[in-house]
Amino acid sequence: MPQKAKLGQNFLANRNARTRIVEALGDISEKTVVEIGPGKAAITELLAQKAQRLIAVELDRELAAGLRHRFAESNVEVVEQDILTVDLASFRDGEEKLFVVGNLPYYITSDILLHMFRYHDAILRAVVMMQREVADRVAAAPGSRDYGVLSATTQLYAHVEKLMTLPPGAFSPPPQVHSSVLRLTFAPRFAELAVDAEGFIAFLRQCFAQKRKTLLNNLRVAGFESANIAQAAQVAAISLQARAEALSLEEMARLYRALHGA
Ligand SMILES: C[S@@+](CC[C@H](N)C(=O)[O-])C[C@H]1O[C@@H](n2cnc3c(N)ncnc32)[C@H](O)[C@@H]1O
Repeated sequence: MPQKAKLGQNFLANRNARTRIVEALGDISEKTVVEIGPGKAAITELLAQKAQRLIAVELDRELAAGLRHRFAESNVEVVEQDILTVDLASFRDGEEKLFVVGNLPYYITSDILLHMFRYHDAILRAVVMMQREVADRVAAAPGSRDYGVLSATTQLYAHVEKLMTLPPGAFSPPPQVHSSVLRLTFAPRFAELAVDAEGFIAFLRQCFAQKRKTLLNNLRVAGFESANIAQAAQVAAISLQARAEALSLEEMARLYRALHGA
């Protein structure tokens, strides 16, 4: 476990924000909700009142003990574990879809997003708070400065909405950054784009490897032959002088399929 000071413990003190986060999940009265990093129960308290079943995953031993005590004999199950090692699908009752919520520990935000994507089959919606700059990257549209591999990957798995931004003073102790809440509605696009998830995401990483470079350069560095790249770009109707950040997911998928002979 990282040292306590490093667990990203900035507790939400703004009551209105807690309510809005819980409401953004929609009707959870018959749902199983997984809360990531419940801490001192700022959001947990409201969730427990509204959800049918709440699984609260907290890594900090003292905080987990406090939560177990506070929510004894309730609909809340406290799981003392690193969220990145949790088998989210194990919380499902049959084929039900989970709702995920959390004021995330910011030091592992991207890892948590990727962990959720691994369990995309098991999740319907996630409402998560993160550092504003990271939220801006996740939600960025192609062609914008912030668009990168994290935006593209997230948008392959989910529809992203930015709901609100909070100043440092909304937390105790205040972090050094602003925070934003995103809602992710899971709707994977791989079938529609006619690509396989693993191969296509690996391809995106190659295309974005050096953001300042053109697609042609990044693909050459990744080991593709110039002639093959040129031919695929022609088939896919894409300029090789473009940078990856300028291309939509549809265009990226066309290029991927053309390069892989699909
Ligand atoms: C930003 S705080 C949010 C606390 C609370 N939900 C709130 O809004 O006040 C992040 C919480 O995540 C917990 N945490 C940190 N790393 C974790 C991990 N790897 N797995 C689960 N919980 C973690 C911290 O102990 C802390 O309680």
